[in-house]
Amino acid sequence: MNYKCPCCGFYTFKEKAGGSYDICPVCFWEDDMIQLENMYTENQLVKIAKRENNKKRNYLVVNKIQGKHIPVIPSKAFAMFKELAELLKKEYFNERLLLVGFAETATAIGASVASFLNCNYIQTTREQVSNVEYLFFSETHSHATEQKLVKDDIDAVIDKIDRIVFIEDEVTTGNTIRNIIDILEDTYQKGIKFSVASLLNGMSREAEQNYQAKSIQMHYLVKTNHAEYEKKAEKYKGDGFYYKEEDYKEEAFQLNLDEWIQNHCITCSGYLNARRIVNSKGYEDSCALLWEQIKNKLLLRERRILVLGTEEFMYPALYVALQIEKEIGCKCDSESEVRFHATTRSPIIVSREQEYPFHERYQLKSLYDKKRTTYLYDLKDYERVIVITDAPADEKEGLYSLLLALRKSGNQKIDIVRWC
Ligand SMILES: O=P(O)(O)OC[C@H]1O[C@H](OP(=O)(O)OP(=O)(O)O)[C@H](O)[C@@H]1O
Repeated sequence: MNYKCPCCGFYTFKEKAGGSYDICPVCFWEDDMIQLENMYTENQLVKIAKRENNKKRNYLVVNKIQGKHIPVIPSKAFAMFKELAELLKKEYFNERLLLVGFAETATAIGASVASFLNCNYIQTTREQVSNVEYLFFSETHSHATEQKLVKDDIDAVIDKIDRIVFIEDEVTTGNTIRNIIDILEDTYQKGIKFSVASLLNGMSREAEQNYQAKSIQMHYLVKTNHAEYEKKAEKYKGDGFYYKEEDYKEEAFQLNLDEWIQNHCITCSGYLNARRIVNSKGYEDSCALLWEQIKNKLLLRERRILVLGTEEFMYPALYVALQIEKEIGCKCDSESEVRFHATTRSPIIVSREQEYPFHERYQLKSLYDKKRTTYLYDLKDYERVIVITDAPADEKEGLYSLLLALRKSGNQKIDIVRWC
């Protein structure tokens, strides 16, 4: 009889995991007691969803704690990001690091890890940044393949750092990061050291060997086994609830949208844009200032509060959600009422099967570009919803659709916080 690997869930161990130092032949996890006591597991973190009309990769790896597609408890997300930061702290305590977080899902992870390590941080972006040159690279499997990094900022720090660490929610083939590394090496022609730190790593042994051959170091919390993901995604029926803008008409009749926005929108100062390099301490200080303003202006008395980020703008909203959670004093899952997630460009099917991660999908116009479609999944009704965004104020249609979707899902008390 074989025993389950606590990391990937396959029955690969001859004895029950408990410090044997045996290595799992599927995910290469080593049975070490210290790891066992502190570890996150694939079963605990991962759910598989199905991407809509994506022939290159039909599945999406959804992390249940991270805070992007699924509403999460903010402190749990931060605790997991801290674990990732600890791995890097041990390894690179005497190096000067630049951390790069990948848009859109990994931007809050990247900023949090940078904050724990107190180093410089920049995120990749799919938005426009004025008056800069970019390094373009491609995320070929994705719903939005074009990615960019502000070149002017990399130029400014490239001679002052020892290593670039790419922060990801998950690495599947490792190709996206290889693309940007190739571009950085071509552009700067110098011996930059590279590492990748991700919550999840599903690279094959061959892909890992390619990284090792290029001396790209890999760090992760959980090794994932993608062997069954494609099949698993395929079997979901896609029979969930899909709401489109025409379904929000009833809510639209009840509201004068412009007047509503005027009355429910606050503007906060001190904005820092992490699409440009930021010092993580300065970024955190600016988020703290954002929280102070929100606290003073909104006078929060509710216990069931949702904080929403928008697309690749996530860390400041997650930071504020954490402060609200602390303020309310939520200590454990059953009491905690504060949740965080974000609008996303990812088109994912929704399905009624209970184990499937998404059951309802609200289609929206993007707050950044009304021609772009975005989504919110599994909206519940809360006592209060706080949307925090750095989207331009003149792009109103996205905000209208978000507001109407929130009302459709039973939310009445909604605040919009613009950070600029
Ligand atoms: O190792 P690779 O094969 O290159 O794949 C990894 C990428 O795939 C996922 O992005 P996803 O397409 O889910 O969307 P996102 O980039 O908007 O987060 C993930 O966030 C990584 O960025």
